[in-house]
Amino acid sequence: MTSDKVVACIIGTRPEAIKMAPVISAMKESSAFRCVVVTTGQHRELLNQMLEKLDIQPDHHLDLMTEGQGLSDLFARMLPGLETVFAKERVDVVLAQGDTATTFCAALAAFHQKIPFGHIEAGLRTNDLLNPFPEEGYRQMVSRISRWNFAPTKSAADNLISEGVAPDRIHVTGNTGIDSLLKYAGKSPAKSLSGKRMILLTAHRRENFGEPIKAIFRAVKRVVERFDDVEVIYPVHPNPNVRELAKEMLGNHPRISLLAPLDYFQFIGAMKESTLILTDSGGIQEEAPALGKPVLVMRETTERPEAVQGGHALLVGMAESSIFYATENLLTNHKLLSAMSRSGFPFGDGNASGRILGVLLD
Ligand SMILES: CC(=O)N[C@@H]1[C@@H](OP(=O)(O)OP(=O)(O)OC[C@H]2O[C@@H](n3ccc(=O)[nH]c3=O)[C@H](O)[C@@H]2O)O[C@H](CO)[C@@H](O)[C@@H]1O
Repeated sequence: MTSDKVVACIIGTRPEAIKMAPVISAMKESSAFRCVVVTTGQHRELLNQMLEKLDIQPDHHLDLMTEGQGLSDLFARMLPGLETVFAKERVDVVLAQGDTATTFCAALAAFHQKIPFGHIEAGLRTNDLLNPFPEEGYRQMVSRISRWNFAPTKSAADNLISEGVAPDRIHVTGNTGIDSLLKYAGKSPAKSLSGKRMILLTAHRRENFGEPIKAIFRAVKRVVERFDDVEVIYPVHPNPNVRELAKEMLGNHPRISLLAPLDYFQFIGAMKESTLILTDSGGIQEEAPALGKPVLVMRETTERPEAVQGGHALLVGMAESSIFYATENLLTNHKLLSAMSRSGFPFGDGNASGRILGVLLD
C-alpha cells in the first residue's frame, strides 16, 4: 500500500468504539494513513459517552437512529449515508468491527463501491442464524465480501476456512478489545468499598428479553439471599425493556446496586474488583480471562469457545436454576474459584492493531 491511504473506520455502538479505538489511534500515529472516523449512532447515548472517554473525534456523524426504527429502514438510510461519505473523502479502504447492522452496512456499501473492506473480529460463529439474531447472519455475510478478514483467534480463522473463505483473505491478529483493555487496565483502579464479595452482572442481549431475563433476575436474587457476604453490582443498559424490569425485580434489595452504564474505565475497575462476573455480553467474555475473573456466560451458545476451553468461563444457559447453582458452586468451591481466577489470554496479546496495520501496509 502506498502512503497516505484514506481509511474510513465505521463505528455504530459502544463495543465497536472500544475495539476500533486502538486501530484508529495507531493509524493516527502513522504517516501512512489518513483515518476518517464515521459514526452511525446506532446507540447514540452509550456511543457518545464512550467516544469522548476514548478521545475519538468523529469526522462524520450520520446520526441515523430514530424511534422504533426497523432494521430494513435503518439499512435504507445507512447505505447511502455511508456511500456519500466514502465518495466525499475519496476512501481507499473501509474498516468496521463486529457483527452489527453498522458492520454489515459498512461492508455492503464498500462492496457496492468496489472499495476493499477489512473486517475486524472476523470468523466468530454459533452457526445458529437466530442466535444471536441478527448478528450471526450479519457476520456470516460480511465474511463473503471482505478483502481482509482479521480473525481474533485460530479457531475463528478455522471457521472461515471451513466456509471456503480464501486463506489469503484471513489473518489471525488477536482481538483489538484486548489491546484496549491492556492499555487502560492499569489506569482503572479497583476500589472495594464494602468488603463483601462482589458479583458484577451485565444482561442486555435482545435474545434474553422477556422470560429469560426474568429468570436471570430471579437467579441473582436467590444468590444474594443465599450468601449474605455477597453484593451485586449491575450497570443497567438504557434499553427500557431491561431498565424497567431490573428496577421492578431487583430494585429494592440492599445488596443489589443498579447503576447507570459505567464508562469503560470505571467498568474495567469494577471487573477487577469482582469475585466473579455474570454476563450475556460478548466482549466481557474476552476481557474477563485477561483480568483473571471467572465468567458465567448466560447464553445457550457462545461464539467464543476459547474462554470455556481455557477454563476461564462456563456456559450456564439462561434457566434460573442453572444460573443459581453454577454461581452457588463457584462461591462455595474455592478450588474451582481459584482455578477459574487464573489469568490467561485466549483472545490476543494486546498487539492486534499493529498486526492489522501491518497487513494493510503490505
Ligand atoms: C453477539 C455478540 O456477542 N456481539 C458482541 C457485541 O458486543 P457485546 O455483547 O460485547 O456488548 P456490550 O456488553 O454492550 O459491551 C461490552 C463492552 O462494553 C464495556 N462496558 C460494559 C458495561 C458497562 O457498563 N460499561 C462498559 O464500558 C465492556 O468492558 C466491554 O468492552 O457487539 C460487538 C460490536 O460489534 C461485537 O463485536 C461482539 O461480538
